[in-house]
Amino acid sequence: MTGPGDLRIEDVTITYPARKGQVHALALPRLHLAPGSFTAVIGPSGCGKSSLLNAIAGFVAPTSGRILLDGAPVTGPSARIGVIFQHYALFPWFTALGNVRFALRRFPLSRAEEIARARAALDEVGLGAHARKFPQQLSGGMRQRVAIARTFACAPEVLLLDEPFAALDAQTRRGMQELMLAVWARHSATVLLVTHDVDEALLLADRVLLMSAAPGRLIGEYLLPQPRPRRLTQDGGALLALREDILARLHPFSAPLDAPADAAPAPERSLP
Ligand SMILES: Nc1ncnc2c1ncn2[C@@H]1O[C@H](COP(=O)(O)OP(=O)(O)OP(=O)(O)O)[C@@H](O)[C@H]1O
Repeated sequence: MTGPGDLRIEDVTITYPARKGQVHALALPRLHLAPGSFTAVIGPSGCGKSSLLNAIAGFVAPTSGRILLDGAPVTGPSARIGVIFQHYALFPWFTALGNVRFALRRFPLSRAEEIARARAALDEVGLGAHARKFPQQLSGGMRQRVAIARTFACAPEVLLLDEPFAALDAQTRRGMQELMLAVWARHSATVLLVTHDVDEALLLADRVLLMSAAPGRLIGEYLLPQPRPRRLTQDGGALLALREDILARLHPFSAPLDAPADAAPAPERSLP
């Protein structure tokens, strides 16, 4: 299936210059994200997860290889690819509404259309009553909801989430995860989530990928057919067993389970 939101990574490496030589951050032979799929990536700190997201977003050019969105190479940032970071990066001098409107300026909308679309996006994340507040008047969870509204208002085909809820307390994070799923279900973007939180990956994604230490490459893949919303304790503890398996494989001293980087991708592993 191709487009909209069909993302392919082909032989991508990312190498940064360093004081002494180079840092080999990523080595990804092949990855396909099907339109409307929700994939989570977990890996040790420094394994290249953010580098992967930055390359897909067009912020960083791969050192080699290519990234294709609906068959066309990604050559720079575009409204078709939305990004939500841990830090909301809202403009403090704009209200919540102003922040969403600012993101919409790249589209040929009339002022009335822009305001209507921004308001609808804020309503969708439950912030309609707070549209006139400035970021410093909002809680961390509310700011992240503005960031979600701002991103979905632009109707991206691909949504990249880089630890989006890591700065939030556990209770707020759970609410935000549910909100994210609800909004995503209505917009059906292709999602790639980077997280350190194995539980978050298991609750949200329909596929979880494990990355090795840098240069990051795929060392495992789990398919999650369970309907959402999920609880880790459902299905007789299958998700909990999966969590143990993932944590064991992420352990720095566990043996690599995959094929070499230049061979075919690791076989898919489904839940029993
Ligand atoms: N702009 C840069 N210049 C030089 N080295 C970089 C740059 N960005 C990342 N790196 C290095 O590349 C490697 C991968 O970094 P990256 O941020 O992609 O990893 P990560 O898996 O997202 O890490 P974390 O989980 O800690 O956020 C690290 O060794 C990092 O120091």
